[in-house]
Amino acid sequence: MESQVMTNPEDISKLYRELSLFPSLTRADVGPVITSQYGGKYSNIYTEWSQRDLERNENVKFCRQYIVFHDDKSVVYSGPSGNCTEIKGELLSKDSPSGDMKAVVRESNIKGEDKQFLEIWSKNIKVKSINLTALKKHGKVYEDDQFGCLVWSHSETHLLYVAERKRLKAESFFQSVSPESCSLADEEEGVKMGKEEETTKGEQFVFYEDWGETLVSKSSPVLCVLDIEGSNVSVLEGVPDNISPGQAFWAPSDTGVVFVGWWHEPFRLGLKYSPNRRSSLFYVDLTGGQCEQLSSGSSAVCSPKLSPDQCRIIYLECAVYGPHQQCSRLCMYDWYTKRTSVVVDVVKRPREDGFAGIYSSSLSPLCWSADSQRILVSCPQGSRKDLLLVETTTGSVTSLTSKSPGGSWSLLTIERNLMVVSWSSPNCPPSLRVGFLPLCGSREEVDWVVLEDSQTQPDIDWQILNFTPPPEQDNSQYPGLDFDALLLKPKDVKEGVKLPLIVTPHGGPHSVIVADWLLSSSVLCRMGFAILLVNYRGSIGYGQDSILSLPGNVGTQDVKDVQFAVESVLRGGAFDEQKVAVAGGSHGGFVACHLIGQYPEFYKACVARNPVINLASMIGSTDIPDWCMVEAGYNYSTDCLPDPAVWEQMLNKSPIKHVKQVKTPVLLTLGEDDKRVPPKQGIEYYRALKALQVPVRLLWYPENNHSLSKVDAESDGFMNIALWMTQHLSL
Ligand SMILES: CSCC[C@H](NC=O)C(=O)N[C@@H](CO)C(=O)O
Repeated sequence: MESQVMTNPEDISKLYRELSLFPSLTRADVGPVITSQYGGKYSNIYTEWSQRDLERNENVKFCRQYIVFHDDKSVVYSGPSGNCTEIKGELLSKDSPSGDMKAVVRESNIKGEDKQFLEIWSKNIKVKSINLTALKKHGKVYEDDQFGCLVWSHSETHLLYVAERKRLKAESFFQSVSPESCSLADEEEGVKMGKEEETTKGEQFVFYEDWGETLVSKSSPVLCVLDIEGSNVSVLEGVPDNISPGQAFWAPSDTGVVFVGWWHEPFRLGLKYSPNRRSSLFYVDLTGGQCEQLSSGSSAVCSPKLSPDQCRIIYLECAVYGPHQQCSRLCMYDWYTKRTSVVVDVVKRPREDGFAGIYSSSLSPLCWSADSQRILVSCPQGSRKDLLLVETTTGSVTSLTSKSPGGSWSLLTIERNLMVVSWSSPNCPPSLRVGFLPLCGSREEVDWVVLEDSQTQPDIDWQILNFTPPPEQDNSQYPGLDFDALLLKPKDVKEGVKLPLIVTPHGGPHSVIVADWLLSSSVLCRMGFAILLVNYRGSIGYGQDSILSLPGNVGTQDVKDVQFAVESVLRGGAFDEQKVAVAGGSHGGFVACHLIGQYPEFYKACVARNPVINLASMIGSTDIPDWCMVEAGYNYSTDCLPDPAVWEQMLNKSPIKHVKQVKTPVLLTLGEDDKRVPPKQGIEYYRALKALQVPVRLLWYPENNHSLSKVDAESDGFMNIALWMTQHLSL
């Protein structure tokens, strides 16, 4: 049969290079309203973008500003103001509320040593540059999304951030004190600060727990405050010893600090993609150091945001343990009455109007309407990502985007009702749009204005397909659930050509593939493949019942849903059933390896990135052991001991159980530093396949973790995947 797939490595890398140029939006800030000399009102919009630089082998961050003239209800005129500028060395940055100043936490390498500085900029002057490393009040500043923050006090006199607790310098018992042992730089700093550094003996090899995948050097966060005038940093006291603070902000009138505190006893569990860790909102008073718990303490909370009138805090809440990502509750704490209300509760099944619940672990940095009555949330609703408007007094939810073109809408910020969003779809890279929030109670549609357009890929066709599992595969505990898949295919297919198909189950398993710009899928599609991305039952965005239907049924329900979707699509006749491949990462790799074990004749090639191969062997080494038990159908507690019956079930539900049936050639891509699914999982599969003489190739990426997202690993991984597919599908 004729094929129209690109197979030449030169052509494939050229295409990858071309499509990897499209940047993604990572942040936007709206500046203050300025009135021009002609009376027109405008605001500057600052945006940050990220782009792969294949030559330099790194993701580069750059900014671009736009000017938006408006009349508080609609955009009158807009356009870019100036060109892009690359941002280097900035770990965190934030404009002051008035817009008069800017704070930056910068990392700079001085004479071979990394130093961190806190800078204050005003007009065109860097007015302060405080060497935080030399101050030695704390360890490294946290720049991550989990704990990190940089927040101006309402008075603009203080800055709040999170850093690692100071550790005494550990020395050997046999360290002899010699002047050479002290670096010149240390000495200079010590002299400047007028003190010698305190040391401790016997602590050099003490193990410090960390917060797992992507948070490896983060163990004991502390809240830090800079008094700008006095250039004085203090570490806040009063946070309980068994709590790790993060996501902090200033309380109304700057009387103290509100933060999320995670319990870290008896030990820390991985936090990345795991908003189900016991945590609470806290308030620590600046004067007395008294700490008050503001939420129940029996749930998991995240992303608190103070209303513009400083009266209420909105935040997300879900259950502790259980599925890692679930349908969240949107809660509100009233600062003055001290009462908490549930604004939007967990949604079990999608409602008639299409609302399927809130699935998010981070609200955008600003998410309140100007009147402090409404909240904007962008989150998956099935295979779309929509912008939802929530009335806090009634809990009513309306979608601002469900009638707009399908795709993915992500809120970057909202300030004085001016929304800044990123929109993309599988055939359109991210574009930047702005629009005013309709007035309270109005049914008006948002008039979106494009500030930065992007290049639609006319050769890519995509659609969302819906599937109802056959009766024998219905879940008796959660009956009547259906699921979706996203199908991408080349627009122009020559007469008589049947397309090869790559099936992709997502990871999680409680995550989802929404219709946004996906680099590798778009390159594969432009090469001539069709790609089927399946949101099997258990995915988020379809109601809490769908999520709860999967634990205990992994390896069967997810696997059968994917197979059902593939077979249904093949029945349409447009695809070549002799040229079907499967590719997935993490839990998606688990599903992929199950598929080639349970349907040994069906798939002609398989790719698995950091796959879960054996739940029983993984529980002792992953940063999220609770995941293994929960997905195998058991409750987790930190004091549970190994139980042979549980281990047997974990083994029975794992892909390794079916390995003897496998015939499909497998490409494994593993990250040496993966804490989530340690690479030994992939090695376990590799050895089994080798012993069975099944073709297997293993790519090992040093300095990479679970996502394999460093630019060289990602691009090398992509090329190897593409060539593995063309080779084993005989294209
Ligand atoms: C013990 S690893 C569990 C699988 C992992 N879940 C959460 O981290 C996973 O599938 N991760 C997805 C992202 O959700 C991935 O694609 O890496």
